[in-house]
Amino acid sequence: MRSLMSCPAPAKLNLFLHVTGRRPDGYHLLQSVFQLIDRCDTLDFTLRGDERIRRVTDVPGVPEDSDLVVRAARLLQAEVARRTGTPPPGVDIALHKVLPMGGGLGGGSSDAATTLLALNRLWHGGLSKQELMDLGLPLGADIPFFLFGETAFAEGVGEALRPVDGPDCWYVVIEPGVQVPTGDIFTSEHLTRNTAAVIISDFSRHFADQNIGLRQFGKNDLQQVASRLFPPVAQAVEWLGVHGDARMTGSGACVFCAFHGEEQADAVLDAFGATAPSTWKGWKAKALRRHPMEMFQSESCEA
Ligand SMILES: C[C@](O)(CO)[C@H](O)COP(=O)(O)OP(=O)(O)OC[C@H]1O[C@@H](n2ccc(N)nc2=O)[C@H](O)[C@@H]1O
Ligand SMILES: Nc1ncnc2c1ncn2[C@@H]1O[C@H](COP(=O)(O)OP(=O)(O)OP(=O)(O)O)[C@@H](O)[C@H]1O
Repeated sequence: MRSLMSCPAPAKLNLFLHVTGRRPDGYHLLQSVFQLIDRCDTLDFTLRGDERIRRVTDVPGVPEDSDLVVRAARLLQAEVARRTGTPPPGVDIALHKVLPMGGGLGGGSSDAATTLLALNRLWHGGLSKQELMDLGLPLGADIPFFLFGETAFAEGVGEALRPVDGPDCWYVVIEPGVQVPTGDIFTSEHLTRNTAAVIISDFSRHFADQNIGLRQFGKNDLQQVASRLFPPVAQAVEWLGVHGDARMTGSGACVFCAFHGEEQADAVLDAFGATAPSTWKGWKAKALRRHPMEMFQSESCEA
């Protein structure tokens, strides 16, 4: 009855992020391109003999019952029970965090998406990708993207997704030692909410233009507000901006810059080790075209 499955939960970068409006319920209408990268949390799932869902690792600052992983598992368990008439077995979930919280890398949402994918399989739940996306959206705006599983042009609150090609490159990412609460950025009086809408081919044409290299498309409308509230974000953009076109991801705090090769990223990290503040972390990651769980059924989860 017991079964161990080990699964990755990758981070995302928002290559640009435009706020184009606001819904009556206060949520913001966005346009963004989500890019998966190969830096991941890891989750281990072990079926239990009873029906309890437990997180068996300590995650500082996140009580077990409010963890998106536990909430996603309980939602799916109830849905599978509703469909089959029998609740599936409980599960112990060991969550190994690598991705910083409040970093704009979507770590919590990615953990929840990986949980939905893994348990849908372990429980033979039979939910389609779209059904999992609908189940996950109320838990976190980025969950549908991680289930979608490939570079995406996103609209709505991030749930209207279309595949798009992103640049094939390496990224250097800086964690500037602060956590940014997403809600604080969206509620700021200084946030502009009227960026003109772009179309998907504007983005595609930008990266097809050989003269542009890795210069970024558009802007991140949340960056100015986050920089104002959390000065280390602005300092990290300035530090990394010496090496390329640096920008914040999501609602912050992390800042990234694209490079053609791994060697260039390594050279920037050497400079980082020598001159960046000791409270910051810096690392490299490769752009992923597809989610590592896409091959999930056969390869990237060891059942
Ligand atoms: C900005 C992004 O990082 C882009 O990837 C995400 O959309 C944020 O996703 P997230 O951290 O999962 O955010 P959620 O937990 O869904 O929302 C946190 C809070 O941010 C605000 N929020 C979030 C997303 C959105 N499109 N409009 C909003 O106004 C809401 O006040 C919400 O209560
Ligand atoms: N499994 C989890 N991992 C991380 N954070 C979680 C988790 N479950 C709940 N949370 C809560 O969600 C908050 C946001 O965490 P997350 O790592 O998703 O931030 P983020 O990278 O800024 O996300 P986004 O890019 O979507 O804004 C955390 O501060 C924490 O309170």
